[in-house]
Amino acid sequence: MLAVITKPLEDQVARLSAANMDAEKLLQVDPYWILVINLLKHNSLLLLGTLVVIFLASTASSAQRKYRKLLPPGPPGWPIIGNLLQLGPLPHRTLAGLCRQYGPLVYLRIGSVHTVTTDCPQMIKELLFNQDEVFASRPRSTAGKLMAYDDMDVGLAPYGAHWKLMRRVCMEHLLTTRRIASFQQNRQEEAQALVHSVWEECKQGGKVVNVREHLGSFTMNIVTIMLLGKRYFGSESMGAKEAKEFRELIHAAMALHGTFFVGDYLPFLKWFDFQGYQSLFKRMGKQMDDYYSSILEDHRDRLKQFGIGPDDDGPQDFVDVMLKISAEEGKLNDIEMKALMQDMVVGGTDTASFTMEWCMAELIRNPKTLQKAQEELDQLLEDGHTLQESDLPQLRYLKAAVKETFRFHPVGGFLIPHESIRETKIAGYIIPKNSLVLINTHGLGRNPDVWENPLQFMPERFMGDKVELRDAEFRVVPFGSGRRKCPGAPLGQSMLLLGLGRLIHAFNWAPPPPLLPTDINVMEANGMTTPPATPLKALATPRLPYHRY
Ligand code: HEM
Repeated sequence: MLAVITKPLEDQVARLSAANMDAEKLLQVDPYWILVINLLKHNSLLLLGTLVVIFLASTASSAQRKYRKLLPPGPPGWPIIGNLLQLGPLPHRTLAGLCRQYGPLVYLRIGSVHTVTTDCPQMIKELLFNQDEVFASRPRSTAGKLMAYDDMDVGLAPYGAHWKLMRRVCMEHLLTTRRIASFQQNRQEEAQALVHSVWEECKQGGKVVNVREHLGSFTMNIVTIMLLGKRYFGSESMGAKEAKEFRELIHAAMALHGTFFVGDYLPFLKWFDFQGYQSLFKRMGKQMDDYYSSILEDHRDRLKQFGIGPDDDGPQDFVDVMLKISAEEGKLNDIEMKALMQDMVVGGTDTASFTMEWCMAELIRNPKTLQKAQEELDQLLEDGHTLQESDLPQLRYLKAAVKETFRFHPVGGFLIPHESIRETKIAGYIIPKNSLVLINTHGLGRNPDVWENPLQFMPERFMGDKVELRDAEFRVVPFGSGRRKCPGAPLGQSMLLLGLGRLIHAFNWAPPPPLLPTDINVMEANGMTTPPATPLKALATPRLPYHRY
């Protein structure tokens, strides 16, 4: 009987083994079923133990039942595992559905972890503004432990002295307005390289190009020039193969950071690694560490040869700046420097390139919006000058299109998950200490109580007097808000508008024949950054005179 139930599931596990723990394939297998099969099939003692604990837990005390009534409403869960098996392959969609069913603030128990989620602007304001300090921490995770130096970075570090130090290094030394401005010329050159690389492919009169590839190189180069002092893709790169491998490693790491690793929610199962994730996390953590260690060594060698120049907030690369802080103030050790490098790469590349990819996908799906964006650019650049960062504030329609993209396809579907540092109350409900807080920006952007026609891409909805990418009413929160808000937001916005502006102005874009605009796939994949499920490919045709490329 058991074999009948588990046979289809065993086939999935066989696929997993055949995949030899390959990240892409691993992510196609529903992790919860792997857990269930392993519980059922491979360890009868564990099964027996689990059943006993489930029985004991189901006789929960009346005090516990009373406490449950003080928490926000939510779906009933199973003893021990709570709602773990109900999250589905795209948890942001499942949780948005629960908000429609139970109200703006929903409570779940994922394994042993108290979890609250919302897709409502008022609740988000309460979490990220009115009670920002209470929710300024991050949950610890096995992925963070094994792939992000035990959360020694800034993005995943729990709230406290270490996070404050790392955040200060970011804000006062790395991502300062002057330092970002000092790399403006490099961004300009990368935008030209982006246009040129697409043109090289389609100059003979139109060709289908892999938009994700081009955008990925654009953002990676901008970040690595600031961080390491050299572009990763192109003439100065370490080699096309190595560069591609590195970017794929980052993609896979971000996808894995967004999965629900069962051991984080049921700690007694951590030891068994049923899903095979831990060994994968370790292997990928080691591969990334090798890259960062060699970068650090290269910089140290160079500094030995040429010495540290004066830090005048000029175009010194970030690794040099960190080595200087480390030498002069003794504040940063090697692990912290490598963790910060990783944050800059992870924080600044996929987030921006996937947002651009989503925006391009929607513009191609909606040709009238693409035409409007092109007309705006044609008008601004009619004297023949090339788009500069100083032009960006005037691109009102393009900014509205980017804001609409943030609403409809936010790349941080749950921001980076937050955690409460103490018990508090919201809307009269108790939110326990150490609750996992999933701010559902994906659900927020499609919430029918907030938006008219939420499933239509309409930049016009944001064409007020002044088009601001941030939203004071917390209806669009692409960069989060409060203490943990994105420190790279100004840089991210420049990359988005410059890259998109250049691509839209330089080329006409259409779906690959014979597809129709509406055939462009706009389903997302799961992950900490949510990319389109299939990389965008589109027909590019040059629309400017030859010398502009
Ligand atoms: C379009 C581009 C970008 C988007 C959409 C984006 C989005 C986000 C989001 C949603 C968060 C989490 C906020 C929260 O949890 O409340 C975040 C945090 C962060 N971002 Fe960005 N980001 C972008 C660009 C960048 C860039 C260019 C960098 C640096 C080079 C960067 C570095 C970081 C860091 C270090 C954090 C962690 C902050 C902390 O936890 O204290 N981001 N970003």
